[in-house]
Amino acid sequence: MSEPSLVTRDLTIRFGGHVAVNQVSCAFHPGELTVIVGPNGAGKTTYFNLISGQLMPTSGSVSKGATDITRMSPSTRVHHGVGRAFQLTNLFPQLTVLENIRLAVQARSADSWRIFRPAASFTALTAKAEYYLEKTRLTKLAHQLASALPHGDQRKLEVALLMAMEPDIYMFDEPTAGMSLDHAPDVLELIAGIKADRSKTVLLVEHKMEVVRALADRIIVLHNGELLADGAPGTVMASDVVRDVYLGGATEETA
Ligand SMILES: Nc1ncnc2c1ncn2[C@@H]1O[C@H](COP(=O)(O)OP(=O)(O)OP(=O)(O)O)[C@@H](O)[C@H]1O
Repeated sequence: MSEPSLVTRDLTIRFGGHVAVNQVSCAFHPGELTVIVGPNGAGKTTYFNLISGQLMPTSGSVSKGATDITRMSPSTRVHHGVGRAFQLTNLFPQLTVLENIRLAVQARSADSWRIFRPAASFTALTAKAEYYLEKTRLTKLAHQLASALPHGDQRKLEVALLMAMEPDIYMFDEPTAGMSLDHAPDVLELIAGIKADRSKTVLLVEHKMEVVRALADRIIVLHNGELLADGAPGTVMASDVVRDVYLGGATEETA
């Protein structure tokens, strides 16, 4: 197997007396889509926040390739190739779809702080933004305000923004949440397309078992902040410990 692109070592965070993520050590590889599952309050979002930099750990580390990113801010991590899709928070509602994507392209480009740029460079940014519009099949909506898009298209735009930032590590938190059934396959197809690029590593927090089944190469199970299981989807979901602790008699679709 290839070298890991992302590693957490003994990653731990305490909130007062509560250990929300407890010594989680895990390595993620390019070309692999890992789904993080677990019951409510298991620590999935907190683990994500520690990887993307919204939270700093009490102890342990996060490395992107050979670089220790444990204490870096979220935006610095983006420059190191760790990108996370956020529901709505990354969108500029009063800008068009194209303008939103162009900003994401610009944020990733080295000279994002230059205000006065030559027209040629603006054209290049637009061309790149148009490429991601097409890739995410949003071209028809290019000149619509982000705020005017239906929820499903906004979620697609979030995926487009993430792709435009060209990360090596893609992080998605329930990417089809709140989405109607006719839009969900579009977003899942986009994520499957990212996963097909064998240089990318994809992490997904997900509750819906049909999404897990459709996309997972590997599942890790968190429970009470600890890594309970890690492996191929069939093996993990069939293991007694996971069935007892995670599924715990819940219906398959809502587990
Ligand atoms: N900022 C915080 N301060 C105090 N406790 C927190 C904080 N953030 C999370 N927690 C606690 O840490 C635990 C893990 O929460 P987390 O949101 O990571 O779980 P989760 O697995 O993502 O749950 P869900 O599936 O419901 O989103 C919970 O007990 C939660 O109450």
